[in-house]
Amino acid sequence: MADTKSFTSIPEVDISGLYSTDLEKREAVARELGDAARNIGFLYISGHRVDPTLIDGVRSAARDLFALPMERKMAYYIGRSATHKGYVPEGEEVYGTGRPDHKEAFDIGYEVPADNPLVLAGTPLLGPNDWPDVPGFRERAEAYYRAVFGLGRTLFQGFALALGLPENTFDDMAKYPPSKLRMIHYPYDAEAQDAPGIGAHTDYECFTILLADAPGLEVMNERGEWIDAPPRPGAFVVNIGDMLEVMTAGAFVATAHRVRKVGEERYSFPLFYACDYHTAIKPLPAFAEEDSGYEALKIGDHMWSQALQTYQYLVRKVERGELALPSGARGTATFGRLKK
Ligand SMILES: O=C(O)CCC(=O)C(=O)O
Ligand SMILES: [Fe+2]
Repeated sequence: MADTKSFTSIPEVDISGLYSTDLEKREAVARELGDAARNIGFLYISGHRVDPTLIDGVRSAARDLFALPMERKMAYYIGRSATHKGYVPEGEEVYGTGRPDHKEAFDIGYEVPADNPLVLAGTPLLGPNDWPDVPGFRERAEAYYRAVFGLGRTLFQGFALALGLPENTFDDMAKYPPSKLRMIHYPYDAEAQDAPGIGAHTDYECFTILLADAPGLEVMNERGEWIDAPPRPGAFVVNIGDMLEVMTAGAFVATAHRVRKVGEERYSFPLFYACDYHTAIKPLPAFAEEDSGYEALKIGDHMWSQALQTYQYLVRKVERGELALPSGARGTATFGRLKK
């Protein structure tokens, strides 16, 4: 077989067959999903059922929000949030490269009510969102979130089939997950000196469903070359995250990607599909071996520890001893292609 890991383009999978009552049709899609997840870790999906009006809605909600004056955005500063949600100004996030990303963002969590036992127990990342006072923002953001999260559930059933597992394997694993929808705004800046939009990284969760409105996303192949993943009309970009790589003991791969220095203003909307906070990140029984090289770590602890090491307000809290890394925390960039 050809060395598909040195891919030079990203495949597109029409997932409409996943909605079929005919198992053979679902399996046919699953085979394509599996090929892409094993060999590339990235794919486009078309044939999904997310209503275009919801996509327009999330885009207009983001434009309304980012157009606000800085002091109004900073009223929702993530550093003031009890559960790590809200406005993320440029310079707040710094990955391993030490260079801040050239972007601002608004982080929306899975809406978990304040009286939920997980919230009452003080589980990091989980709780209600502090919705900005922008007309219709919450409605548009939540409608998009719900639709794309639902798509994630369907997609996960396809991945389960692709892995030779029962289709419902993952159905109950994401009831109140620390899954974020991020609205990201990369402002155009003619003065920007070689500043990447987002530095190279893998995503932490099971997989990511991304909507973007302009080119800039690049994906690293096995030879270390950067392959363009521009948006395609009607399609989402999907990529495998750290958690699913571990659950499959590396059968599916969390592939590194980045956003290059922007030549035009750009918006993007990744939804990170995670399992519930206390889900152990370890190979599923079907993939477990004596020596898989993966230590058990909870998905939430992994996500929280990564945030503690990359968001500057959290880095300072750790330095001051106000917060501590969860036990077993890994450094940044220790999964996927970057771990090599
Ligand atoms: O903006 C993009 O296209 C990708 C964003 C991304 O990789 C991330 O937020 O993890
Ligand atoms: Fe990413």
